[in-house]
Amino acid sequence: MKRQIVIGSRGSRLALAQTAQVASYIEAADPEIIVEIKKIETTGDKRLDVTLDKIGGKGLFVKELDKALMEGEIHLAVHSLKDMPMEESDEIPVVAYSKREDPRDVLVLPRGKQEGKYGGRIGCSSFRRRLQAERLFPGADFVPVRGNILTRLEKLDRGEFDALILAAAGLKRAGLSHRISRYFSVEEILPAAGQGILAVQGRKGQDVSFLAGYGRPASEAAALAERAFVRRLDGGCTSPVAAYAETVEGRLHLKGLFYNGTGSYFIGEKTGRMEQAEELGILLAEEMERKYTR
Ligand SMILES: NCc1[nH]cc(CCC(=O)O)c1CC(=O)O
Repeated sequence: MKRQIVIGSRGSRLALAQTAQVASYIEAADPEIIVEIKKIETTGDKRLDVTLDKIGGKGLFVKELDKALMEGEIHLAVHSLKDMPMEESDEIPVVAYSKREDPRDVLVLPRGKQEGKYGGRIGCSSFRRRLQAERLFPGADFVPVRGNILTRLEKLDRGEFDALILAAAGLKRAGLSHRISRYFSVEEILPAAGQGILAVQGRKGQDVSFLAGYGRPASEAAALAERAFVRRLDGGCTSPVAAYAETVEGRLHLKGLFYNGTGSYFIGEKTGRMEQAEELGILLAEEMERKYTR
C-alpha cells in the first residue's frame, strides 16, 4: 500500500508552482509515497479590493491552511516564508526551510518598454520597498498594487503603472524571469525577512523523514535570524522592518533595517554563529533600537 500525503496550497500560479516543487521532491525521495495537492482558497486571495493591512495583514494567506492542518485535512502546507506571521504555533511547526531562491527585489517594466527614467508611477504596496526605493527614484510616485503576480503584471502591461517592484523569487518560480529588467542589490533594497525561502509546515509529532534532504541548514539559520530580528522589533505586517542573513564560511552575517517612525531608516549588521541565529537577530534588533530610537 502506498502512503498518501496531502499538501495544501493556495490556488495562485506561484503557490501551485511552489507546492509542486515540494511534491516532486517527496515523490522522488520516497517512491512509496503518493502526493495529492489540495487547493485551498484564502481570504487574502479573495479580497483584492482593499489593501492587506485593512483586512488583517499577511496572516490572511495562511489562516485557512493553518485550519486545514489543525483539522487533519492536509498533512503539509507550503508557504512563502515571508507570508507567514511571526507568531508561530507549536501544533503546526515549520518542518523544513527550502534552498533559498534569489532573495532580491527587482524592477519590472511594461512589456516592450526599455529602462528609462523613473519619474512615473511605480506600483509597490509594501512600505519596506517604498521607503528604500524612494532613495533610488526620488521623482517617482509610489502607488499601491495588489493581487497575485499575474494580476499585477496585467495591470502593468495595461498601462496602470510605469514600473513594478516585485520579488525575483516569485517571478523566477512562476517562470517569469524574462520580465525582470533590473535587480536591486540587497544593499539597495533590503529584502523582507524570509524572502525567497519556502517553508513546509506540518503537524506536531508527524513523521516527515521523507523531507530530510529537502531542508537546508543555511536557510534555516537565515530564517531564524531574520524573523527573530523582525519579531523583536514588532515588525507588524505594515512595518518596513527588513532583514537579510547569509552564511559565509560557516558564519552567519545578518543585516537589519530599523525604521524610526518618522521617515528615516538605518541598516545595521552583526555576525555570529549559525547555531545562535535567533540570538543574533534579537541582539541586532536591541542594539539598533537603542541606537536609533528618537
Ligand atoms: N507578498 C506576496 C509574495 N509572497 C511571496 C512572494 C514571492 C517571493 C518569495 O517567495 O519570497 C510574493 C510576491 C512578491 O513579493 O513580489
